[in-house]
Amino acid sequence: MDDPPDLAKDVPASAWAIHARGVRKRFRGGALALDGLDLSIPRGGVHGLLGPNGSGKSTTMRVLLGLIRPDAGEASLLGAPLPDGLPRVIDRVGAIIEEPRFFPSMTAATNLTLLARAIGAPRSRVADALQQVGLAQQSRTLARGLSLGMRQRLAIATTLLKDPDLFIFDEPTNGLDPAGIHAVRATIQDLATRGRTVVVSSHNLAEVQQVADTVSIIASGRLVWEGPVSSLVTAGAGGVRVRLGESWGPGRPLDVGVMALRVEGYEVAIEGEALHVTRGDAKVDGASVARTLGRVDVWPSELVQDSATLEDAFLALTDGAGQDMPHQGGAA
Ligand SMILES: Nc1ncnc2c1ncn2[C@@H]1O[C@H](COP(=O)(O)OP(=O)(O)OP(=O)(O)O)[C@@H](O)[C@H]1O
Repeated sequence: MDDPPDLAKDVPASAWAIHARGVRKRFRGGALALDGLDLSIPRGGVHGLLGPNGSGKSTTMRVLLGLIRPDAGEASLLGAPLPDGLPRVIDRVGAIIEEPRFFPSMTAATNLTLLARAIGAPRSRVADALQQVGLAQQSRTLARGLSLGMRQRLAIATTLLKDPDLFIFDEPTNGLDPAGIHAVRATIQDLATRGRTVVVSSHNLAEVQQVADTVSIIASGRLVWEGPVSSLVTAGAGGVRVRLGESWGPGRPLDVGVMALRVEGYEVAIEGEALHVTRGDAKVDGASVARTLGRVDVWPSELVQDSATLEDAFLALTDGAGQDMPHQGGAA
């Protein structure tokens, strides 16, 4: 796996939506939730904060929003250093950290109107916010009559009342059915299309792969990889799988094709009726593989370029740490 590109190199903190260096947080009771976390989240687009359960995603978001004070390290939000600069920028940040509560016997629109009044946002934004999250039709539905997915979209609508530049959503699709996930994803993508920055935490890799432009992977409170999703999913994806079909069989020894490829410097693994052809970390060109095999009269029935999923990369980077917990011990 490639090292993470050093996105932060020579870039002033103000250029980032979120920037953090060496953030540490040990909770009373001993959990070291953040162990020198670095983050460089660019402005604009969707950024996935990804990590196994207990890796420190929620703690990171709480630190960034000033809800928890870190023990050490530096962080900035929209260029404002935390915690002192937070009041300057907090109105430009919309966040959902916990499941929001609504008045169950009031409509979606009334809930938003009350909130708009409480936070000093213009009432005129209520209809627009409902429209943006696809709840215009449900504006007169009582909150208790909304599905979980609709309530989550109403939660996103609350963050739109002030038209912020940066959104921070902790596990926004948690517990939603596929339709709800789709709707929330569409809302997030729409915000990014409008030039906003959306930071979404998740341990759902497929979800992040579909929605995020860039990703930070954290494990045990540390950054293990940061960069564009596209470079993460293509890292280590350079091989070619060759199906040999009918050209393979009695009288055609397996090693003819394998030998020809190895002589050309490829590594070859035999997987049933297929060969998996790699060349170190380099990307293997399928046409060259086909030519090499053709020279010894072996004709593949199918050639498929490997595509690593974010899940492959994630497991490799976190050592499959889905069950691991951060280091324990010591005092808060
Ligand atoms: N208030 C707290 N007091 C003590 N320990 C805490 C507290 N909040 C979090 N922790 C611990 O800190 C570590 C990181 O937790 P955190 O909630 O940030 O992880 P996470 O990546 O968001 O996990 P998940 O995906 O399960 O939500 C865990 O070991 C957790 O038990």
